[in-house]
Amino acid sequence: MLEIRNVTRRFGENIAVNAVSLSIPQGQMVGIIGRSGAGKSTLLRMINRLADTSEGGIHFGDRAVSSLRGARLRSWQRDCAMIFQQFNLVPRLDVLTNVMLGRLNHRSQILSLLSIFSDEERMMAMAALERLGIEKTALQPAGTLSGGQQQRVAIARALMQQPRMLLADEPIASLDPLNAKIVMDALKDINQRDGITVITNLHTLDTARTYCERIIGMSKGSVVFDGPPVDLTLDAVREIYGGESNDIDESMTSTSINIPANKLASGATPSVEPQLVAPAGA
Ligand SMILES: Nc1ncnc2c1ncn2[C@@H]1O[C@H](COP(=O)(O)OP(=O)(O)OP(=O)(O)O)[C@@H](O)[C@H]1O
Repeated sequence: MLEIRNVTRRFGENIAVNAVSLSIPQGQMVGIIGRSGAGKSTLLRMINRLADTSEGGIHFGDRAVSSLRGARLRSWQRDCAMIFQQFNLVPRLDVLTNVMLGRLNHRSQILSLLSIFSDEERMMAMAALERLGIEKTALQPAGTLSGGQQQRVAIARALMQQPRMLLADEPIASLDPLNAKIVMDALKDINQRDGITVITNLHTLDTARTYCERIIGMSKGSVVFDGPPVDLTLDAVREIYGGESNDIDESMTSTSINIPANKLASGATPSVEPQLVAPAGA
């Protein structure tokens, strides 16, 4: 269980995250939505300690995440993998090496410095690439891959950490709808098959509805919605996105990920375009 207790993060006078408390059980798939600047990235970055809290605490089991230092902090960051909108690969290195870099925190510093990987690590990396359907790219420089392929390499690298939790900061914001679907399907598969908690920031409401069992809506640093997609009513959407007007609708926060059947990999099913659910009587 991840426990975020009354966490605030300030940048000077600006409050990026304001007294947020959340309990996230192991194995949940959580989508965080909200306008640009709502505090979504800052919240994720505090969970894996790329940013520090100003007040409050973050706990995972008996670990006080927000005050870890040294080896214990590195151990936490291994358990808590993160992927980013811009993939953060090393473009001139081949895909296989990029994936094996996910093992760095598992190995001695000297082996890491010399970039010596064992046969077992190579096999593990190939298995991760196969799982993501991109094993044929293993020897290509990562920078030559498409955005969707690069994000899958980043996910394979995260899997090499054997994490308990996967944080994804707008993982599909730079991708076309087909690649967005492939990446979201991969995150869902990792969540369901491996029991890894996935917490992902998303700009697209329909993606959050389709893939996440729990949606957290943030506005101006605070959590203003926390519940299952079915509870995300028109009023809740307006509160999250700040709509006093009546012209907020799902299309404003949507890049449709309906994919023609002939473009889907075998076995995949097109996602259903979800409808905004208005509360009874609204
Ligand atoms: N390193 C920083 N220094 C100063 N201010 C920051 C820093 N990081 C974030 N902020 C500010 O904190 C607030 C929240 O930013 P954050 O990036 O967390 O929002 P977000 O919801 O993830 O937005 P987006 O969807 O555009 O990424 C913003 O006002 C932002 O300008």
